Amino acid sequence: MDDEADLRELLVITLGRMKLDAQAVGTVSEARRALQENTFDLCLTDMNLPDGDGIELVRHINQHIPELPVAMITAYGNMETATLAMKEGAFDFIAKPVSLDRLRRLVDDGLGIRDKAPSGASLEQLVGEAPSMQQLRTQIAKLARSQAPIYISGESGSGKERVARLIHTLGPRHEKPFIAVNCGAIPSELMESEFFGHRKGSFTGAFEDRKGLFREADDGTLFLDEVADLPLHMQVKLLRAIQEKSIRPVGEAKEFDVNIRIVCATHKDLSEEVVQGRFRQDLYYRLNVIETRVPPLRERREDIPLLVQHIMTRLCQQWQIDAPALSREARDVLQQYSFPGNVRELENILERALTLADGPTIEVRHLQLREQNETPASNGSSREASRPASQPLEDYLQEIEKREILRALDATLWNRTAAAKKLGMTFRSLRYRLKKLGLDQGGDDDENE
Ligand SMILES: Nc1ncnc2c1ncn2[C@@H]1O[C@H](COP(=O)(O)OP(=O)(O)OP(=O)(O)O)[C@@H](O)[C@H]1O
Repeated sequence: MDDEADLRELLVITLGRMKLDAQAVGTVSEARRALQENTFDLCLTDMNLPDGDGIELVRHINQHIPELPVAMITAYGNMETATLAMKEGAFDFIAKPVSLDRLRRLVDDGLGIRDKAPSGASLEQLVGEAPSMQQLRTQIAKLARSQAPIYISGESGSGKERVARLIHTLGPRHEKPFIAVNCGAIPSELMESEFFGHRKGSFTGAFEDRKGLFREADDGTLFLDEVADLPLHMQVKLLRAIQEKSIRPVGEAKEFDVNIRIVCATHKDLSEEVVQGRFRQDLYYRLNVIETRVPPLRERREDIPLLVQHIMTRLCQQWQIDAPALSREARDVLQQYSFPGNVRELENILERALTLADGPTIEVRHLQLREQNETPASNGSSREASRPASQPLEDYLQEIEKREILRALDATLWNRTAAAKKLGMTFRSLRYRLKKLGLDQGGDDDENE
């Protein structure tokens, strides 16, 4: 549907070569009529039409034929229209002059939304029955069909990456790569080459050609985690790559087309970063076409028992052990806890508790919650300092030993030499204790004494 007869004709011929039947019309009202009379698999619309605009048509389709994928043809460089169309439900856009190669990809993507075999992924992988989580699942199902850039906000460990993966695996790109990159973890000077690749010899250390994350994610999804940490010079380059849908590797003269869907996330407040001048506003608008928020765990406490069960089952299967029960007090304490680290923290708590509890029951003391440790008991000593009457001294001491060793290992990222130092013992002595306590994971990775 286009106001320019030439472009319409070109589209019909190209689609015909792709063995697709196409019907072309020149106005919004003709389009509406055609949509009423026939069933289509895909709709392409221009923005400016004699009797209205393409956005109207996108809205109409989204409302009345939501299963029909629709894409917008935009004037070159007009990202506002493209963004608006996607906000209104278009699955993608294509800029004029229409490149035939891009058109083919767009049409393949659009038809794939209906035709691609399901991936077997399921929304149930996002555990949670709180109303906010149910809404999130409904939104994910919708977003999976679109190609629109998505910005996922939410606290650390709340499940942003899990949401991004689901959007990918439930969508038509699920057979293509999902590439996750933590923007805060790449040194600034290497970023351009990490993202866009480089030619061999283009700088010191570039010993061979490198494809770069954008081209690795071609036809798939690129997940930019901690996007607020992108340095400003990379923000400019990312903006360009999104607008042009093409990239140029470092030291390369050619541009390469890329067809990727961008999903990004950060635990920071991105709009605040814009206000503070640390994040470009134009890039913010491109990335944040659709925003979705993952709520922190303390805002959906009803999900804690479900998640505990889900995580315990997974861990016990992994470790091939019978799942211990949680004592009533342990459950209550978890239910009250604030979970600053969200679901990831819950996973860590349960994993540690499984290690600490030898018996069939996980008790409060095995949970080691931060708030508990920070609250000194009234007599001045911490809670963990009193031995439950029913527990033999030997077991109690072993538990403390285990706990302290695990703490030191955690703090040193499991560098056993450093942990031994922290604990004031020799490496050999630590190794002996790890064996004795069943914490030995094999391999003398950091020292050969
Ligand atoms: N609703 C959920 N159901 C099951 N597992 C979950 C859920 N939410 C999060 N998880 C698990 O919790 C852990 C943390 O989730 P994820 O990595 O997605 O969080 P994140 O918000 O991306 O964290 P960060 O901000 O640190 O990157 C992962 O192991 C993930 O699988």
